[in-house]
Amino acid sequence: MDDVNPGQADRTTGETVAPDRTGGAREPMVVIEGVNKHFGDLHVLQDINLTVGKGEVVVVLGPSGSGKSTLCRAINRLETIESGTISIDGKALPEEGKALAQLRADVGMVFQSFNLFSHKTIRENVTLGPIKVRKKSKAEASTQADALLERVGVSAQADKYPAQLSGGQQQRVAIARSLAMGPKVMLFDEPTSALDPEMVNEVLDVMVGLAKEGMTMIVVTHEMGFARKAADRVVFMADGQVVEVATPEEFFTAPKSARAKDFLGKILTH
Ligand SMILES: Nc1ncnc2c1ncn2[C@@H]1O[C@H](COP(=O)(O)OP(=O)(O)OP(=O)(O)O)[C@@H](O)[C@H]1O
Repeated sequence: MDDVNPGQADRTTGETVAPDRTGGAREPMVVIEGVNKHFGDLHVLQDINLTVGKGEVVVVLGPSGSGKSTLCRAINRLETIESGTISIDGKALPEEGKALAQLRADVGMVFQSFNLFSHKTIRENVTLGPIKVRKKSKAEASTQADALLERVGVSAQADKYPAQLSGGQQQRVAIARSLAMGPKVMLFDEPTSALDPEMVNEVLDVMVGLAKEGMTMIVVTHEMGFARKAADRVVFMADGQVVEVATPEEFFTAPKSARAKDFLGKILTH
């Protein structure tokens, strides 16, 4: 039994979340308790417990098929769960309906595939949600979109269509689109995996900027440089379980579980 942290995110440190960068305590933002899910016979999420604090950046690492994406999608109710609870800023995730749409607006999600609306301009992609869900006026949403597009470095593309942009630019638009909803937490599910290598850093730089500004982030990625640089804590998953939770320094220099050692041995030697 090599699990350092079977199912309970805070047993290693005794803290439910990492302290903030001044050493202060954080309020919980995302609380995941006793979450289970199966796909047929596969127990893909096994009694997952994890608390992510406000402004905390948690990077989820683990071998392919360990349940990282499923966990991310469950936090946004894109996947149902069989048992357990997930709450965002003190509110339990509702099952469906208007309340779910509102709560989802608080949880931005950026996927591997950018999922932009192909027949809408870049600016329209960013204004749509704020107008429909946040009930902003068109003018207000447009001003905000232009500021966000500037922030992620694609303002010159505002009147173009997604297919006219590079993958890295499209992914930065996807981030701007999520930010336009004023999310309380951002989920990133392998946001750079579909990008050509030269575009990876332009997206990671935007994410590092967000982390520095205090956005609460849960990031599933294979980018170890990002994990080292930006994560407050690393959550290592294997076979549907949270196996280890540690600071990046602890995780990369002295992983405690055999499965994490094996994982790091495989990825860091290539
Ligand atoms: N909709 C589904 N139906 C059935 N099985 C699924 C479904 N989605 C995922 N799985 C299975 O659940 C397991 C966990 O998948 P998941 O995508 O969460 O893993 P992951 O850790 O994110 O992997 P990767 O790093 O390869 O993206 C895998 O074995 C996968 O094949």
